[in-house]
Amino acid sequence: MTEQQPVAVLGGGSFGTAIANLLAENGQRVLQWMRDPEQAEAMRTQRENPRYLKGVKLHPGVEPLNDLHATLAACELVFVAIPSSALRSALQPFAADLAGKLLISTTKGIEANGFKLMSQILAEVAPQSRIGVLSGPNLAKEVAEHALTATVIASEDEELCERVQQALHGRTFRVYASRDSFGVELGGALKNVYAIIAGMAAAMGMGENTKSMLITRALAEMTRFAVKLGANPMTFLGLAGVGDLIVTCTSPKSRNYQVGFALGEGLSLEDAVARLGEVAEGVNTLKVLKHKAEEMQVYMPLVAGLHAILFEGRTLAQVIEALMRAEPKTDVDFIPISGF
Ligand SMILES: NC(=O)C1=CN([C@@H]2O[C@H](COP(=O)(O)OP(=O)(O)OC[C@H]3O[C@@H](n4cnc5c(N)ncnc54)[C@H](OP(=O)(O)O)[C@@H]3O)[C@@H](O)[C@H]2O)C=CC1
Ligand SMILES: O=C(CO)COP(=O)(O)O
Repeated sequence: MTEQQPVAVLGGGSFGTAIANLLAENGQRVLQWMRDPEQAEAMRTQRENPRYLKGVKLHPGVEPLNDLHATLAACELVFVAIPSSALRSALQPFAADLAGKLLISTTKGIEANGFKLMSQILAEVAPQSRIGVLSGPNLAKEVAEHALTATVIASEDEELCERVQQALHGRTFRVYASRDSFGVELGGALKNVYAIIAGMAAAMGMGENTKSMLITRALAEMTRFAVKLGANPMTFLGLAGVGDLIVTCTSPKSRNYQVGFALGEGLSLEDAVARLGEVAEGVNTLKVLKHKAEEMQVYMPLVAGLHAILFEGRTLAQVIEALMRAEPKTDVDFIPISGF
């Protein structure tokens, strides 16, 4: 009998480790690549990820490595969990090794230069590869602790979706398929911005009505933007849209929410990010999104308001006043008002 090919996970952070464990629990041998040899050694000997996922045992089927060339040579199915700011520079030198692979991006961010999503960067770096996007309400710690969880694998490549479902679908993790990879990927990136706002609102002790208004208007805003870029609005009613928006805007386990909470407590952005010590993609996404919304002339008052507070010297009180006093609008964009 031939030995089963291992699966690769690129990234030594909390989500990479949670995905590596899930794959191993499903019987796969997993090569988890990380750039730091000391971290790989610590994980090999301690059998946990002490920096990013403390208290969660690393499955015996996960091999932490720091040789990316060897990792890619051994695997065809490759999950990518590297922050958006580093994904291109980390993988570009290994472009030749990525040819022919099935690359699954789990990274929820946008590259500033040209407003590129991670799957688009992967396609540029490795045009000979097959690409999918994994996104949904998937807090790493909860995935790792086996909270019942669902996610979406999105790609026009049906066989790739099936491969990912086979590899990841299990007792505590359901994997749904979608063909709208653009909408799924945009949903995962955009919701991080609103999680920062939700964290601020929580720190300021705002009411439940306010939290609900924020989440619902966030969904309206992100859907409006995505549709202008060509995504299917229905995708935003799914796990990678409203599902991920809810979890990230309501959970103190979300890093973006934590940054917002720290801001609401009065910390500067710099201090809030430093206190977190992990990636909060929403901060970069906010800058990129504000610029793109202006360029495309999409009305995004929450994005504009958060940007004004963080980067334009406006106070929270000024922004809240402006948002609440803005001219009345219709509720759901896609229902014509004359239809009532
Ligand atoms: N955590 C979560 O709940 C979820 C996260 N995601 C997404 O997954 C992505 C990764 O997040 P997550 O694992 O949580 O991040 P973490 O902050 O937990 O870890 C980041 C990891 O990326 C590594 N890294 C940073 N820069 C580079 C680089 N230049 N080359 C190689 N590796 C690098 C870090 O290594 P080092 O320690 O050496 O700096 C670290 O291992 C994000 O885009 C996030 O949105 C998606 C779903 C859930
Ligand atoms: O994307 C996530 C949950 O689905 C994780 O969100 P944070 O990056 O804010 O922790």
